[in-house]
Amino acid sequence: MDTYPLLIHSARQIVQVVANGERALRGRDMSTIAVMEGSDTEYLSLLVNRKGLIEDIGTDTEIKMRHPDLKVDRRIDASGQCIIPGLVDAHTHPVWAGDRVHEFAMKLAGATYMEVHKAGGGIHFTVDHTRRASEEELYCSFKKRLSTMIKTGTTLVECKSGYGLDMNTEIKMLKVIERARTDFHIDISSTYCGAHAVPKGKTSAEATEDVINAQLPKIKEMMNDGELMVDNIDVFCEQGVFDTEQSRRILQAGKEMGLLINFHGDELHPTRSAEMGAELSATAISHLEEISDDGIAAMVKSDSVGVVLPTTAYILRLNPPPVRKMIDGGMAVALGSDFNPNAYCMSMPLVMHLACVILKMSMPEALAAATINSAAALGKADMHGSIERGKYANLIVINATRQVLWEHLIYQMGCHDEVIHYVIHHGSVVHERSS
Ligand SMILES: N=CN[C@@H](CCC(=O)O)C(=O)O
Ligand SMILES: [Zn+2]
Repeated sequence: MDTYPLLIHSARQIVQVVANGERALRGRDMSTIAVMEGSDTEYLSLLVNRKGLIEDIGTDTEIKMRHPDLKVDRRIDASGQCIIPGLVDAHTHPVWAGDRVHEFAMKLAGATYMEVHKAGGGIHFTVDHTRRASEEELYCSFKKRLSTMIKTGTTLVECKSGYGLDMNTEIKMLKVIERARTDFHIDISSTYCGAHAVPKGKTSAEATEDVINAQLPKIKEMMNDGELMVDNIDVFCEQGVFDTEQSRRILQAGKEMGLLINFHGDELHPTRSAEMGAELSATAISHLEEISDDGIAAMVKSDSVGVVLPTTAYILRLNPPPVRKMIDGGMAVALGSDFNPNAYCMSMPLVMHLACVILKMSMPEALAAATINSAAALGKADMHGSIERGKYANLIVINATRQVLWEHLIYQMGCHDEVIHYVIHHGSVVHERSS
């Protein structure tokens, strides 16, 4: 007889998000998510197998019938509660030293992001501190941040380097990310972002050559030797940082190494990043506050996912990305927290809330964007982002006392530990609300 590590039973609702193996929800399909509803007489169960995968989903009766004499190590009674997929944060900068509280005050007083950056602050400030920090110091603060993310329901997170801008520090950051990938109860997609800013003392042309001819070959060597696993290539394609042609060359070089293209584009100025990324078949492009209509059409055609970051527009008081146009045009839109020393937010429930209010997304769109579509932005929608048989059992059990259940996670602005009862990673409980 088979035994199983976990059964969640008696749930009122299972929000699958997608139920038929869809790898993303595009355009208007984002507003139709798959939800299994229990009734007053019949509740729902989810069974996890020893590989940490979802073995079965159904009504309590169906699961009992399909698995007679069921033996499980742990049963969670989810009476009146709801199960949703673990959240996927598609864009973060979580490895750094030196916060930037002082710059928040400058920005509140009217300084723009680029004014702070050009005055040697912003990314440069963080680079100075990160270069000086030891790998151990970076790992310690990174672990704390990951724990916070887990508590707010994130089970897969994209993590960028990019506060080194030189070979040694970029590799130090990637090693820190690599350590957490093996030591920590969260799935990680690792991104090399050595072209996050032009390092002091170099021109953007020199920095481009350094990334293409020195840093990327070294990273490739380390990947071949099994010392690093890197998934994505990123660049900050922006006026005064890396121009569109330099960005194209960097992304192309990364793609030739097998990395997925996933970069910052069309954020502060329209640079035709979206058009360029679509030509390279980018898996995803982030920000897009200044995307053009042609850029939207090109990304729809190339199936590139648009990762929007409501915290950026919020904190920098930017025009938000034209998400309604993007969705109505047929794009798959995903969400990320953009956690970094500029936008200090690790909570995807809050990001979904901001996406609804600031970006005018509906709650189903926001949930799709923070699950299946953000998994698609990382090329991981085969195993993440929905509750379907055979996918990782990365789940959140939500406890809301009223009739409307999953929406509480988005409706509530902060204090999400009241709503999040359990966070489950590969079938193991990694966070349980203290009662
Ligand atoms: N725009 C570029 N990168 C980050 C900000 C990084 C920083 O300011 O430290 C972003 O995505 O918002
Ligand atoms: Zn970013």
